[in-house]
Amino acid sequence: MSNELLSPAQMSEADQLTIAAGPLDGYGLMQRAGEAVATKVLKRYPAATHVHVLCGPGNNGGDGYVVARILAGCGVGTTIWASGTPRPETDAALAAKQCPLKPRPLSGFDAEAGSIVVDALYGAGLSKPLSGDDAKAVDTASALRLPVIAVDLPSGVSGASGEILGRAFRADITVTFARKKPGHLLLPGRERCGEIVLADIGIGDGIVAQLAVSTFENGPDLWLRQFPVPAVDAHKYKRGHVGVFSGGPSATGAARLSALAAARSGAGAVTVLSPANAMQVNAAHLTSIMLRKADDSVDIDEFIGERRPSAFVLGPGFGVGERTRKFALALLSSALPRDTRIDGLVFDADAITSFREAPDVLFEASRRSDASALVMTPHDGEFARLFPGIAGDIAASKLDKARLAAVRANAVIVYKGADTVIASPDGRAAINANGAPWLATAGSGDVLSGLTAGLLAQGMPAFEAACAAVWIHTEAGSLFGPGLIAEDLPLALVPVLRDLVEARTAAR
Ligand SMILES: NC(=O)C1=CN([C@@H]2O[C@H](COP(=O)(O)OP(=O)(O)OC[C@H]3O[C@@H](n4cnc5c(N)ncnc54)[C@H](O)[C@@H]3O)[C@@H](O)[C@H]2O)[C@@H](O)CC1
Ligand SMILES: [K+]
Repeated sequence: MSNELLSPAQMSEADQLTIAAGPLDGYGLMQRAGEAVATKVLKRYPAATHVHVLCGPGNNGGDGYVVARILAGCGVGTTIWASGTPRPETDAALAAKQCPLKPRPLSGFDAEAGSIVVDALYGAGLSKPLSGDDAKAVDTASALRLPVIAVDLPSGVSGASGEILGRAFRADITVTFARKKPGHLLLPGRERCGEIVLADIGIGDGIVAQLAVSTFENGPDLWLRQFPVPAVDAHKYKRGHVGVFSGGPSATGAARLSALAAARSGAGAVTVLSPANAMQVNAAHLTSIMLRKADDSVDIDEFIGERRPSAFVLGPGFGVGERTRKFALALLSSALPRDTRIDGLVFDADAITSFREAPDVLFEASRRSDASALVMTPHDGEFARLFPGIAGDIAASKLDKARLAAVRANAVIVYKGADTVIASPDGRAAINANGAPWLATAGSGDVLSGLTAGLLAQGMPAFEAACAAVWIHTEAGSLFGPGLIAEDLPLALVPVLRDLVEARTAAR
């Protein structure tokens, strides 16, 4: 798999393991890193009049000296601007020595129109905000609108968190090595990377396998094997039955969007569970989706006993308050009839906000629950309501926060946004980067929760179901593009689902 994301510490471990295994040493890895960047520069900017290589004091700068040597050797006009000098006896010092160009001090960095910049100031070793001449170089490159190729990461972007420390380059291309890092996918870092190119520098899959990586880029590689494809003899109830709770008479649309998405995902049956006073409104808008009254926990237990649903969605349009808390706790604690199993619960929106005063009550119930999996899908505001301590931790990245929350809540957390992070209580996490701005529209989250429940109902494990739902949802949004409203989304899922079923069938 090449969808693993390595933290800067893991990347350094991969370097060390590769060096220990031979035949490449640290300098050999640096050569290959520099070659990969120089090749990209030559290919992408064949008409560049001049290349300005900005070299920092560490190994990122070392890569820069290799790039400069190769480009100059190819007859490209090249200038090195150095921020400090590499420590003696390091790979970077050797790379600087092997480079015939005399570096100029970064403080004088200037460039002409038509030239390009190779940013090799800082990569994995960025340890503090960019300042002084480094920050000035960022401003100069930006003011001159020069194309920037970043080595490993745009300097100033944290590889671990995607945060910008002080200032950061806005790269057109970022060439990184072996595997991407979380900072390439998390915002705002992702926006600063431009096109991300992954270069093989000789760190093999076997080396990465030794790192026991638990962070991944979200995509079908991560969950296609568990993606449900109905058997030839599929019966509708074998394909899973999803119950979606509706709000009152003036708030029923969210549940129907969610129900439609659950149905499109392949669940064989979907029932909207409605308060008595909203039955007529719901009935007027439902055709293949079933409708049933659910005013209290007795109604829920009867539904479970009679219809054996496999997943539920609670929250969209449901209202914030005591009734929501009761329903959530009833679902988590319902004494299931023998031979009945609820594969998953999806709590979204109001089901999350309703526990803002007492989140531990929810977390405790989740810990004791028979239901096999709870998935919660908070956006920023909802996340802060349920996990105020974690949300306020300024040292933690979005990835860290989602992971901590998953453990705290004993639930799969889908921490939504343009860089949605999906985290499991077992420590696995995935970052979604096929983001689509078109999804920032009312009701889009309701579709996501229904889609997740639909996949859970078909037996997909919770982490994989949540990852798949997030990816499919964004992919559908991207394919549809401008003009998308949430009503379009259930149908927009179809071509994405078709491709996945074909890929899954082909892989069998
Ligand atoms: N053998 C290896 O370890 C390899 C490393 N590679 C390159 O090496 C990079 C990592 O190298 P390093 O660990 O040396 O780290 P960096 O080169 O990213 O930076 C480390 C140096 O910069 C200083 N520094 C960090 N942030 C600063 C700031 N904001 N202002 C001023 N000084 C700052 C540190 O004190 C340290 O001296 C990778 O990003 C990659 O480009 C590649 O050559 C592949 C092989
Ligand atoms: K860099």
